[in-house]
Amino acid sequence: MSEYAIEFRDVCLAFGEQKVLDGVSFGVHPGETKILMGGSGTGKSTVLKLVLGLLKPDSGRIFVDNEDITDFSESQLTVMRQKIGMVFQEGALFDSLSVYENVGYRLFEQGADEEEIEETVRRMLRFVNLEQAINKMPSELSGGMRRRVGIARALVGNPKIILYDEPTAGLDPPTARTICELAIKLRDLEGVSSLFVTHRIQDAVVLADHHATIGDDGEVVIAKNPRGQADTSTQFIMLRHGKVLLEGDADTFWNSTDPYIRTFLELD
Ligand SMILES: Nc1ncnc2c1ncn2[C@@H]1O[C@H](COP(=O)(O)OP(=O)(O)OP(=O)(O)O)[C@@H](O)[C@H]1O
Repeated sequence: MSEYAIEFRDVCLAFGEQKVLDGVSFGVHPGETKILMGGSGTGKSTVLKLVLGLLKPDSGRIFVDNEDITDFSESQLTVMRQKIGMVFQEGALFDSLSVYENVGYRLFEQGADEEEIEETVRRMLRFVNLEQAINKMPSELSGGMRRRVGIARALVGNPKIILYDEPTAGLDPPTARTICELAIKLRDLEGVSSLFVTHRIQDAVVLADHHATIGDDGEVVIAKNPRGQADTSTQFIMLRHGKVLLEGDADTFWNSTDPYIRTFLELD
């Protein structure tokens, strides 16, 4: 049993001689967004692949939504993956399919009826503010719009867990911010648990410093937290040399005196 939505217990994984993860333990509480940082090649994507069961650890245990998935068979993993939405760097859309077909992909595969698919696709596209793009092809969309379509697709099936693999990479700051705001909405309004891999410290600031609520007129309000009150449902983890260098809330992260973390924060 695990009290976490995602938990790693003493996970080790090597590729040949290279130890990528060397006794990594951490947990993501239900409703929490854990920002996973670390230099290039420190194993961030590897962590996401382990959560999805695309890789197996050499030792240690991995729990997803209260289940020990470490020794799951392929068919058990297929069922488990339905609880997880995955948002990739480039949106990873199928170029030959329309936005409607991309977002509804899982439902078409499951043989859902057309009316249900359209209703769901429209609802997901409304969430990312792109209902008007439903009949467009990916080539007609900007980079930011493609990412948002990728998020809409990840939301089909109402996953309890969303994994973000550098969803803001290569985007201009305002567009990157809209992606972070979607992650905030999912965290605060839908109670989604997430691992959010990013290199961009700006993403971490936006996620930790803001929260989403529903305003008096039913509209979504994303507001800055009162000064000095970082959002406790945003936590950080920094990987280095196969180990967890730091795990904690935003204050622990910003106030760390570890020289590597300071360079990473580019504060000194
Ligand atoms: N299938 C594999 N076979 C061999 N080595 C691998 C494999 N997958 C990853 N690696 C190695 O493991 C290390 C960690 O890779 P990973 O992609 O998890 O890093 P990352 O932190 O996501 O990096 P980046 O920030 O550059 O995306 C790298 O040195 C990579 O070359």
